[in-house]
Amino acid sequence: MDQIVTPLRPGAEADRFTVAGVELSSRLFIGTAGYPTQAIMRDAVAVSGAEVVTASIRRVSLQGHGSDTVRILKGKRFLPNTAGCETARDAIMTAELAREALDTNWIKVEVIGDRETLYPDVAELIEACRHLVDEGFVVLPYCNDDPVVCQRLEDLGCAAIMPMGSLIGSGMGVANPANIELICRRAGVPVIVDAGIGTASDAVIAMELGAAACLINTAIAKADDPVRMARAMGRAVEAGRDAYCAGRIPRRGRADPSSPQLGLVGS
Ligand SMILES: CC(=O)[C@@H](O)[C@H](O)COP(=O)(O)O
Repeated sequence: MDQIVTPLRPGAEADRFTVAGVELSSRLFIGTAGYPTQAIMRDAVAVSGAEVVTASIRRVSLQGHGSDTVRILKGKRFLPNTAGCETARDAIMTAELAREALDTNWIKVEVIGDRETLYPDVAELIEACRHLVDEGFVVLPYCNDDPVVCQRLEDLGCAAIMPMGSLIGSGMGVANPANIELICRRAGVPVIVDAGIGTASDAVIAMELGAAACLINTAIAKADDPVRMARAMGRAVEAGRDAYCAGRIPRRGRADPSSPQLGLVGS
């Protein structure tokens, strides 16, 4: 029997995802913190299909390339992050250390302004990003879901912007879909929804709103079965992207029969 092949719309196959000119094979960025074991983390990363993995520079030992996380994720694109930094100065120093130790000029910049909510300190974040862009880093800032802040970060040369879905580790999903949609519509650089994704449907929603990618850690690491959740997240990100590119039908406030109404038996 002939195989049935459903063709994609023309152009769909050309849906490339690039950050700073580098083409990436997956729209899922995955975090490496908080897994029950290193082996589970390694397997979760593998089945997720993610190419970019992020880890905090304070957690990863910077003793050369021998640290466990870096070693077991060999072959992945490493995105060090400045989690835990509270000032521009700390974030800049951490980024410089990471560049030297890990041989990458990519950096996810987090500057936290409030320990309870882990909300970014916008003033310090902008200062850190400006400095790091000037130093030649590829800068991906974790930021508020605020269109003005996102625009400022793009204008100063960030390679992507990473607005929060909701609070880090909260699993609350996309708290402010209208803002995320607006940010995605306006941005001239990739928008990577970062933090708060709780399950696969949250990732689908973020992607359907127009995000170029999602960064997910806690929902995978703390799931009952992290490896299975990692696979679900990889698929969710793809499904959401496909749905976004395919174009959803408009919402209507009335029924519209999907089958023809003519020639009904008995009519
Ligand atoms: C690992 C990392 O970069 C986190 O700081 C990030 O913000 C992920 O958030 P979740 O853990 O909520 O997915």
